[in-house]
Amino acid sequence: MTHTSEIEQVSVSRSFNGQQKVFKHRSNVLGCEMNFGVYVPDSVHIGKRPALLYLSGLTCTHANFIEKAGAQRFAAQYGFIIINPDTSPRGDNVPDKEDYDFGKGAGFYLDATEEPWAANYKMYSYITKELIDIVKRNFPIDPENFGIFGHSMGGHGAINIGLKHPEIFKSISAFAPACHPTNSNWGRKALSGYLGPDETKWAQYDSSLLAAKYSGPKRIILIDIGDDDSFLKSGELQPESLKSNNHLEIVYRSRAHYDHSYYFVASFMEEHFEHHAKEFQAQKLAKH
Ligand SMILES: N[C@@H](CCC(=O)N[C@@H](CSC=O)C(=O)NCC(=O)O)C(=O)O
Repeated sequence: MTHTSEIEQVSVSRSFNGQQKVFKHRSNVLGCEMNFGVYVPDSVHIGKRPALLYLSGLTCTHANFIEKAGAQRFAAQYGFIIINPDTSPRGDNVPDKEDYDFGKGAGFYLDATEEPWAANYKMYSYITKELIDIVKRNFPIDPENFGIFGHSMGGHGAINIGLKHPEIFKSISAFAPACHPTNSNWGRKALSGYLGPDETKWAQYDSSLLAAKYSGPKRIILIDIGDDDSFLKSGELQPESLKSNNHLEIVYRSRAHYDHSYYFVASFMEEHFEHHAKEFQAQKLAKH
């Protein structure tokens, strides 16, 4: 497969029936160099493939998902391309804070408006405009079968972006997502720091508030959370605030004895592939 010169391959490793690759590129939106992972199943030889975009949680780079989630086996089996970006802008010129839940590794998939963050912390635009266009140009992605999923802060990003962009993402799921950031410690710290004190500006990045108003094409959102998840217990996730309506069905599975880690994510990865495949199939049948 050939790529445009806008991305440069950093590594490639054979994994199941496909290749796990890492690319780097210059992001104009973020003003820095970024890495992202792409799993390419061998079945790309038959033509365009369904794809999933995965958003990681706090402290992650592109590497955590690739190394710990165990997604390659299922991506090969289902013939899905998987794209997984980093969680924030990177590099020496990007401002940071010595906190695990703010700054580098904690971009919250929003567009910051406060200084000094506004120049680089534009993960929402990076994902929805720049990265999507880049991967569509460089990989044989079927745009009618493109889904989004994520973990924790990345689950917040996946639900938020998926609900705002049903024209791009046809299916949504999340592992232990932060569902109500306007009302949690992580969320209030990030939203006030990146967007300023006016709470009316925060609502655009709150999945529970967006879900309550959602009137787009029908979506079923699969959510898995372990009942031994320390962040569930400390109120960072608040899945009960994310409610179904006529356009949205929330399928919430509480998993006994699982925590917040990638051991939990990997345990239910196959079921998320199954969910996205079913959503793609249901939408195809609805069209005919
Ligand atoms: N205090 C911890 C918190 C970091 C952490 O648990 N990060 C999770 C995501 S939490 C929500 O977004 C994670 O995915 N970590 C990476 C991993 O590989 O497990 C700390 O600073 O370690």
